[in-house]
Amino acid sequence: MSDSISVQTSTEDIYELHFGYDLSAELEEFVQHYGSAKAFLMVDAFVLKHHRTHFEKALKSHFNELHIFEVPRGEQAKNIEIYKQAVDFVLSEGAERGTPLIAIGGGVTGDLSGFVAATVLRGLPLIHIPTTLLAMVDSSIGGKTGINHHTGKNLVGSFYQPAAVFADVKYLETLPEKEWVNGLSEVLKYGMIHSPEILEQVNTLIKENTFVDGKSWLPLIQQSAKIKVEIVAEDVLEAGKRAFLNFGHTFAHVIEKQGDYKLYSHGEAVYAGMIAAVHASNSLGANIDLSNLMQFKPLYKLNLNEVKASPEELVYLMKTDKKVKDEQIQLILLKELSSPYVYKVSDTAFVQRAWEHTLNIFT
Ligand SMILES: O=C(O)C(=O)C[C@@H](O)[C@H](O)[C@H](O)COP(=O)(O)O
Repeated sequence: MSDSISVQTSTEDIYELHFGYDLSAELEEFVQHYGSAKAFLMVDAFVLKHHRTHFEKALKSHFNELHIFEVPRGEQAKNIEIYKQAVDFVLSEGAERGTPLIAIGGGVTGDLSGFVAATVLRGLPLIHIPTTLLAMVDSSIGGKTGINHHTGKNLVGSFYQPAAVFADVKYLETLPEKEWVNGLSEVLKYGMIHSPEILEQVNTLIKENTFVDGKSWLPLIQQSAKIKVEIVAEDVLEAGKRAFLNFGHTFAHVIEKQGDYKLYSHGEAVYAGMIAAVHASNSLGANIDLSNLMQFKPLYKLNLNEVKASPEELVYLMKTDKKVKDEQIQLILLKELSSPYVYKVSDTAFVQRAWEHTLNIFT
């Protein structure tokens, strides 16, 4: 006979997402939770150049010391070497367990900083200040942190929830068009898997103002974030429905890797990946009109020539995906718009055809 002890753990930490234009006052108030000695800031290089005075205004009044680590631009920065540099920086500048780490930037900065916060001293308080559309609607929410490995995207990481998220659309004023389009894919994803009316709303916004006015995107940003929050709250560690957020991503991660994380942005790859996923869904009996996505193609300056692999090889590469189970690829597909499901692939022929179709569209 053996005794047992139950250990109840909870990863469902509660934190607030704040949305608005110029959240300096809210941020200043929130950081009063922490000691005033110091804070670490991991800041995207472009954001540091253009917005330093904006975020320092809110933080300098509370913290005696701000230690800033500049995160190089681009997905390539999400690697073990930059991670090591950031850890060295934070530890050598005297981080304590209560010292907050504030991530200011897009998805790359957030994922990398989140992983540093999760691992240094087994956890520093993490505050996200997403500065891109993608980070506001997706990567700053839900606690996925990590870096890329040469075998595949986001393969080293952890779930680590932030203490708060401040999505301040003032940062969008300097967002380059390519970055808007990068984030748009995740917004379109919510339209495909959850709320088809989003596709129409994006269309209207694009016609009215092509990526200039962050304020007018605020309702759509909040709506998108709300969908993510709803899904993540039910399945924090991706044991079930959270995987729906990976719609298009099993294809996308392969595209990004084939482009060495520099030729194709995450959003471009997700856009192509969603088209492949719709094709695959239709092969299995759905009847989804591809124009739901294709109507946005003129925004994507995407050429997949550099993927340089056959559909068969691309299917093989999908096997490094984190959703692979018993060596079988699991795809997120759609029965119809807003009706996603997980499909375990046994015969890969239809996945190859989805790749063929997608490569043809983008060459
Ligand atoms: O938060 C999630 O869960 C997602 O899958 C959201 C994705 O849009 C996001 O790109 C995520 O980082 C991908 O995660 P991964 O587990 O496929 O690496």
